[in-house]
Amino acid sequence: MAQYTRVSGIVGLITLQNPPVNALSAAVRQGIVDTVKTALSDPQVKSVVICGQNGIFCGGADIKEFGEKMFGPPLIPMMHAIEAADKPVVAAIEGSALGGGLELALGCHYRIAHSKARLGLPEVTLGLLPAAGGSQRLPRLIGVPAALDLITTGRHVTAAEALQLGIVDQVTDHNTVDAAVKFALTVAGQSLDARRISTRPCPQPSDLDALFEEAMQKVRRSARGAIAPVACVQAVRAAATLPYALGLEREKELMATLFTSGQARALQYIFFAQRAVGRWRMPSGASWDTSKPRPINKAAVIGLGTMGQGITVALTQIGLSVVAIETQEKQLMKAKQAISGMLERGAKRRGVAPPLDRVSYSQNIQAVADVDLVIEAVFEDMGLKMEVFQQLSAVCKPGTLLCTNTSALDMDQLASETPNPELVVGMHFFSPAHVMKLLEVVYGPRSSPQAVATAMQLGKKMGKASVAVGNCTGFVGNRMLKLYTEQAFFLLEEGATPELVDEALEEFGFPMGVFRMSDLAGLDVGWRIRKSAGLEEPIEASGQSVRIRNGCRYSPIADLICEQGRFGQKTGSGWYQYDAPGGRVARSDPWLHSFLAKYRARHGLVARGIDHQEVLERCLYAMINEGFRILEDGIAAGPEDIDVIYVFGYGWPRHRGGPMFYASMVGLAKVLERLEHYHHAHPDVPSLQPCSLLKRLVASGSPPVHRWREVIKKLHSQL
Ligand SMILES: CCCCCC/C=C/CC(=O)SCCNC(=O)CCNC(=O)[C@H](O)C(C)(C)COP(=O)(O)OP(=O)(O)OC[C@H]1O[C@@H](n2cnc3c(N)ncnc32)[C@H](O)[C@@H]1OP(=O)(O)O
Repeated sequence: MAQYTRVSGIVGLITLQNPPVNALSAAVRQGIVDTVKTALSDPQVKSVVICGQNGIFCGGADIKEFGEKMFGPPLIPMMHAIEAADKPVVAAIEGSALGGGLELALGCHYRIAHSKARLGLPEVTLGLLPAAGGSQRLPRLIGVPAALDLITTGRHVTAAEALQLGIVDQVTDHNTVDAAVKFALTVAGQSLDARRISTRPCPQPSDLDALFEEAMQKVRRSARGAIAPVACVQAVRAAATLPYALGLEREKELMATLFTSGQARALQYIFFAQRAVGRWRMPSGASWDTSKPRPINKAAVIGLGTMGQGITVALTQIGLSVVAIETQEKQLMKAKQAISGMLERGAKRRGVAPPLDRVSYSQNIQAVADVDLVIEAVFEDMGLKMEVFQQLSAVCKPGTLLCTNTSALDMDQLASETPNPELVVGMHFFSPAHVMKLLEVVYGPRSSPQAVATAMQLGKKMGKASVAVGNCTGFVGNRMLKLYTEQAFFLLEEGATPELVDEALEEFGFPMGVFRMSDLAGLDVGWRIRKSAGLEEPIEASGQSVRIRNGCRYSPIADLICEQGRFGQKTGSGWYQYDAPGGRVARSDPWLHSFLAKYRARHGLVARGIDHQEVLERCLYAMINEGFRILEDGIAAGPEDIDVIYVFGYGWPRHRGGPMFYASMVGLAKVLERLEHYHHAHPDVPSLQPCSLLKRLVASGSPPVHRWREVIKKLHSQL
């Protein structure tokens, strides 16, 4: 829908009306076509302004329409009609002008933006390219290098940057529509020849081939296997080398392959999943819309290791006063320096003053007495954490929320240490905590909806994809990761090498395979957790085969590697070797290969050929199977929660939509069949036994992922 009015006597004002973001639905496109016609045929009107209602210009094409048959006027002829108009058309940009929204503005003759507006062509993040002429107009307007950057990354620019790049003609701090109307009055009657971007030649960079080759390599490196960034480079190349009409044809051709691709479906699914997880619901029925968060002005972080430091920075950067507590003086000094450095670098990037004075440091836990929320980030040891929680209960003012940053321990046990367990939730950050985009908010049976709402709101303010999950060992992310890693160890026993496993996973799209990632994170962390769970015992002590624990197959390979002092990059060797401790470049290690050969010989294992497909099926399907168990147990409310956790916290390739979406794309029947096959071959590996929810989904015809919740609900109601 679009509303038409006449203002200042001679300016036709068109207002896009489609809350919440004025997306270009069929009705809006029809509204634009009709109102532009009205304005151009009205002899009183000398110029036109297009704006959006409710402070937002336009969030682009209506993504919800993508899966359906397209109705209404197409975008390209609509843009051409605007550009060809013989009266100046001015875009008044408030809020956002994104995707088709910016393309609409590029079809106009002038663009005026509010200083707080953001502009961009984020189509690539949805598996698409700017196919309403945007890939052809933007390079003509701002040059090839800048257009390549914006189109291949999808990044949003501020109004100030847009002005500097030449995307907008004027920036205002005042009412944008008033400024645009005033501007429209001044340009009425002027020649528009130079203002029609499609008629301009594209500026020619000096070494076109080298520029595009470099751009192509960059996109192939940064999003391995993703097809949209490659198509974006090809479309901009068309703008630089072909006349506009032919470039537009190329844009259309490239878009046609992207539009129906599985990658576009996956990326659009993740767009909506990211928003859906904000609408959390606990098994009790409490939910986001009925639970009001508590205001948090002052917070404390206990324990200033790497995690505690990152959390302190993240909280400070959203404007909170933070009390940072570390009992060890030497560590406190080290942390203070690290936190100040991170705040200074962050502030420099944003062009603001570093908020150093918002952090106060103390060695004394009494300093938390007046805070609204505490995040405990001490060493991952239940005894220590219990002690801290007891102390916090004695010191904090009534009503203070107590959060633990444990990555796997039982947060409900910690809640039991306090007189008010309803005030306890888990806030599982990912390292580095001020950078990583995921937060698991873990609720126990006694956590209050208000505590969950507060942690979720805090996560959102910190710019994190925050997902509310139930309490269990490893929560969602690490519970699934354990089975992925376990399969990788089994594959080594059966004949694979770390290189083969990593290659398969990296080809799939993970930025790092499981072994390279483990070397980076440090092998000692998992070793310590396994030891505390009693799984890593010497053979003599257990009196049974070292490869069987609790009646199930167990691989001690990682423990044996740790016993050699090989903790990964930090010690200069792990699954790979490095030039020196702290080295980053992983090299194949003959010692490791010989160790594997000796290990297999000792245990009577015969190495067999393993291909990439088996690596993927074993590692990914075991993890997906656990995802179904998590849904069955009610630990995650829906597949979107799991997928957002994996995409934002575990490097799952975004263009594959997360593990549960991936399973639906592969076909649930196929996943079930392969799990049955592998479980038959490895009956002592329970994680390969297909879980009942997967079987039930297959039995009910493998419904699409957005319908799984209905099946889960039915399953729960029958339990
Ligand atoms: C074969 C040829 C076909 C040609 C097709 C032409 C193609 C054109 C390409 C495009 O334009 S693709 C779309 C490009 N636009 C975007 O990617 C922008 C996406 N939106 C955002 O980034 C943000 O929503 C925002 C606009 C910056 C606003 O952010 P804010 O935090 O304020 O709100 P949200 O919670 O994100 O969104 C609110 C609500 O609106 C829904 N929504 C947002 N954008 C769209 C959209 N473009 N289409 C449909 N719906 C949209 C969003 O899903 C939220 O609703 P929900 O119910 O909570 O999910």
